[in-house]
Amino acid sequence: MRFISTRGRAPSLSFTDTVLTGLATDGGLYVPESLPEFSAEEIRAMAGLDYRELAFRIIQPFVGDDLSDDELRDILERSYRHFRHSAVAPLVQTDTNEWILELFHGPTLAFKDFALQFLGQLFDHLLKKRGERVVVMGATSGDTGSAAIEGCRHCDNIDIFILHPHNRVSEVQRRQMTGVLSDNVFNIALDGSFDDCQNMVKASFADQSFLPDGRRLVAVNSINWARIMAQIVYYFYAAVNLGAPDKMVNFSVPTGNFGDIFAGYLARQMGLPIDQLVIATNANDILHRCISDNDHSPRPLVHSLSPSMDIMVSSNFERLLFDLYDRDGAAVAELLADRSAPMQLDDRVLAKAREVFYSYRVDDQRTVETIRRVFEESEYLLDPHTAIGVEAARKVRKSTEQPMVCLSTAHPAKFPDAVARALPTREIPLPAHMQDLFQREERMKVLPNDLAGVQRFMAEALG
Ligand SMILES: Cc1ncc(COP(=O)(O)O)c(C=O)c1O
Ligand SMILES: N[C@@H](CCOP(=O)(O)O)C(=O)O
Repeated sequence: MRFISTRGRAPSLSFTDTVLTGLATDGGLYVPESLPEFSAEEIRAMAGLDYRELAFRIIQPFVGDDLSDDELRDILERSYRHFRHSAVAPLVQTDTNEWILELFHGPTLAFKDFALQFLGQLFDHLLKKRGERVVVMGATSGDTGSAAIEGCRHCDNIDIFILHPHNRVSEVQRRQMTGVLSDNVFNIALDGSFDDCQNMVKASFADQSFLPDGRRLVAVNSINWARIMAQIVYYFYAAVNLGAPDKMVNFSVPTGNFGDIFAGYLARQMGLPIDQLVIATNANDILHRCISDNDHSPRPLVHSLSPSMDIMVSSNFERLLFDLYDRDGAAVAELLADRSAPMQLDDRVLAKAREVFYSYRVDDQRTVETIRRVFEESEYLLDPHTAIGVEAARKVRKSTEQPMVCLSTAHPAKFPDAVARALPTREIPLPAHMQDLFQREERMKVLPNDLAGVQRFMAEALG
């Protein structure tokens, strides 16, 4: 399979080259030239499959001949062996046809592990094969960073640099990153927002001349196609276990960079019968405003109780626009020429988006109320991001006849302060493998919001 840029002017790439790159040379994001589609019969046959086998069936068509079946199976086996639940992504019922898809049983307690455990194994395999050493550079609002570090720390051919907004991630999230003291891991706490971190990463991919010895950058953020691809799997997994393809299924997704919900959109394009995809936002509601009022105008960032979603520039919205604008790269390039400017979608495009996307905004107060209410109703403890998805689902779902799956993107133990506001007396223990988290020595470099300074630090570290 070949992969093409959403801006239409970069050369197409193989699967391997797409994985080992970041942005396309024209500034766009890579997407597959065409999507594999599964028939109702094929989807029906997925019910009851082990998670790894299902992942193999979904991912193999994208990989094509770049990996043998045995190689891909081995990578998938290694990717999911450190998940603490035998189902990998278990479903828990919390109300009439309301289900929580628990995506936090991986090593760093967030949904990012699904793709980043896989990506780490994939990098290791491909780089060893090529005999190449690369520099991974990523931006995080809290969860991608630790999952990427956990996925890559054992890769001999990788040095990894993660930028996070200084003092804007939870203490658990920060320690999960800065407590890793491996020689190939570098944490940068940037005096800025996640959007600043992400801009720096994108600017560094565009001009990599600051790297020594002809080294090159590889992406771990969801600009990397493999991230999205691995996340498609759990939509199929949940849906077939709830009756698809013979039943329609709906998903509510706490949304920031639009990667997770975009994977759901692709699952639908690949044949999964999904009626509603709910974009659940916190007060940083640019995507909700876009879907509800055609108002995609950036506003100052608000620091919320769901910090991982404190994002104004959602990278993967570009991939959706490419599809909605009939894969017209020039139209996308024109629309996104200035991401800080307000954007309006054509009426036709907005109508197409609204066929499947619904949206809702949940502020901090409502987030806290939802954590409390759901706990009182069902003794189920939500993290603040998941609470936003649950509340949004309850507000916009069309009926309780069809299952509504709320993606639980993080374990509540990552956000004890937010949970304590809802349930002050409730203790949330960290899992056994993280019991010593608060005793671990930390290492990070605090840097001003200045691209040249960050690149200088990286070049010196790579020495
Ligand atoms: C816990 C959590 N929930 C939701 C999101 C939003 O996911 P996405 O950025 O893929 O929209 C993130 C970060 O991205 C996250 O870390
Ligand atoms: N919420 C994310 C932000 C980065 O998103 P990504 O999916 O593009 O890596 C985080 O936790 O870092």
